[in-house]
Amino acid sequence: MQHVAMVGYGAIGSHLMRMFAADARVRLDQVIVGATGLKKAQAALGDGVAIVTRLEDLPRRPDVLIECASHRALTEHVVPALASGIDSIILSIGALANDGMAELLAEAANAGSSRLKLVSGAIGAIDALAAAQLGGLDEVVYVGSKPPSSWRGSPGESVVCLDSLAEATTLFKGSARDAARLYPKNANVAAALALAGLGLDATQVRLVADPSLSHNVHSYTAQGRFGRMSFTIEGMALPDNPKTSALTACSLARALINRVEPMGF
Ligand SMILES: NC(=O)C1=CN([C@@H]2O[C@H](COP(=O)(O)OP(=O)(O)OC[C@H]3O[C@@H](n4cnc5c(N)ncnc54)[C@H](OP(=O)(O)O)[C@@H]3O)[C@@H](O)[C@H]2O)C=CC1
Ligand SMILES: O=C([O-])CC(=O)C(=O)O
Repeated sequence: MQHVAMVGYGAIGSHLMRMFAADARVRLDQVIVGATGLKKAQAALGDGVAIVTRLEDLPRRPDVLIECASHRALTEHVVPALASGIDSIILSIGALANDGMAELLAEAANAGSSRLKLVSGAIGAIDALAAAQLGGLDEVVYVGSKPPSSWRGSPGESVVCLDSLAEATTLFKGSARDAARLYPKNANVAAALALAGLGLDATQVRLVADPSLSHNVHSYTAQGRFGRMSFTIEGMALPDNPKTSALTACSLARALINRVEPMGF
């Protein structure tokens, strides 16, 4: 049994709460939310879960902190958690494209002798890509395609009219670094692939709005001295957030289970 503090109670957070409601391995018993989300979380979660807005207000020291909130949550909550010795697992990986963020996280982990884990989220085969990076990797090309509704609130809205899109249209083409900065809620996968493989500047990214899709499709190819690989996933979106694939929550759940199981993937 491990006690987990969770940052963010949105589409992924509420999904994880349901997943672990009756699981003896993981107790999600503390949640950090933004001030505006306090009432909603209190009404949904009841008395069994401590809900606070600051890390220092958590009533007990968690065994691990998980983040399913936003890029800014890393500076607000994950950096101080790591610095105080709490292992952390994050999903908002695109934040590492911001200047100095990776260094800040690493310094905090070193200062607290804690570990930061980046999980694969909505994508897969990151283990193969990270291994290929050691075996000679020359090119990584990622394409993230989602239905038009998944791009609402993003800069894609000024590229096309999402409501009347008739065919698949590229919203962004460029580096993983620029994708992660411009599309913080849609390009965490691009950043994860980049950090596992060729880096944020050399990883090529295309983001596409496609009215023919009902899933979020993530696809990439990689090649180099190690050989050649390709991976595609059609991920079902979470009902509360069309931008977010359900596998993302499962990836965080798997990372938590792996901390307590004697063996596993
Ligand atoms: N690595 C990957 O493959 C993927 C990563 N993600 C990322 O995971 C994160 C969560 O996704 P999802 O659940 O769908 O998003 P939602 O928008 O549904 O939920 C996020 C919740 O976190 C809250 N929140 C945001 N910032 C903070 C903060 N600083 N402190 C406390 N709470 C905060 C939000 O509150 P409020 O609305 O009040 O700000 C909201 O309730 C996002 O950053 C998303 O981009 C998502 C999919 C894939
Ligand atoms: O959940 C997804 O499909 C991917 C996503 O939003 C991201 O990469 O940020």
